[in-house]
Amino acid sequence: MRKKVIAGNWKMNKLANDANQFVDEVKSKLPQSEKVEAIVCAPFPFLAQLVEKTKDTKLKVAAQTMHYEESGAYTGEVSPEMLADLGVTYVVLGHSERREYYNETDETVNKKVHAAFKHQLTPIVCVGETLEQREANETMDHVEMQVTKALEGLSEEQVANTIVAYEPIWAIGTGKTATSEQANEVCTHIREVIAKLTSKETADKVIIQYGGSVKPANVEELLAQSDIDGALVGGASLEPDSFLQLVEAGAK
Ligand SMILES: O=C[C@H](O)COP(=O)(O)O
Repeated sequence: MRKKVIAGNWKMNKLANDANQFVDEVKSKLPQSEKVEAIVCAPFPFLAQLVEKTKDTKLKVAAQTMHYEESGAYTGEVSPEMLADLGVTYVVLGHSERREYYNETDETVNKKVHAAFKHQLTPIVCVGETLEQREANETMDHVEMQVTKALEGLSEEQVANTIVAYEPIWAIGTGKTATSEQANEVCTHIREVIAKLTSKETADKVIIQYGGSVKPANVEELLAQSDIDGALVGGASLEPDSFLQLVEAGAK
């Protein structure tokens, strides 16, 4: 039985004090169940303080991106080793906003996934189609290509430990959620693609999240689907109460 993974992606929001207050408020209220993992994906400046604050709690800390190189002349970038050295355990890779605004490509996502595993970081790899692609019936092919390229060259064990987040771009921050059936259909396809690349046994271990306007009101229905094992949540993860409700839904 796969556990549910609820990741709150704060994107470029909050200041240091807000981040601390958030953790202070949620840490004692998080469900202690092993059925759910709760993660906050925070901006780089807050990672060190959050790792420190979440020690001995169920809350895990993720970065929202990273470079794939070990070190070097990459002004403004953060390396996988820097994240691991801080105690960060997850990293979001290939988010559609990174692909759109910062030239992230399937190739760089693949390099980053390899770099993450090299430093014992668990990658949360985002894939998803635009509205145009959905309307042209290209969703399945597009997502298949993104997943295949992102996982290229990984061992079966690494694939099993990768989290894939399916985020239809048209549903991000728009209030338009994919219906739970639409979301599950694509998540099932992703699992089939992974099974083709590796084996059914490995594909059955992969956590596949849905993301795109997830909120307390729709999370239960999404998590009840056969191939949706969690959520990558933007807006509704910013307030402690709402984040806690999402995590509680994952513990049910
Ligand atoms: O990483 C999270 C996603 O981009 C979803 O954002 P949203 O929940 O605000 O739609």
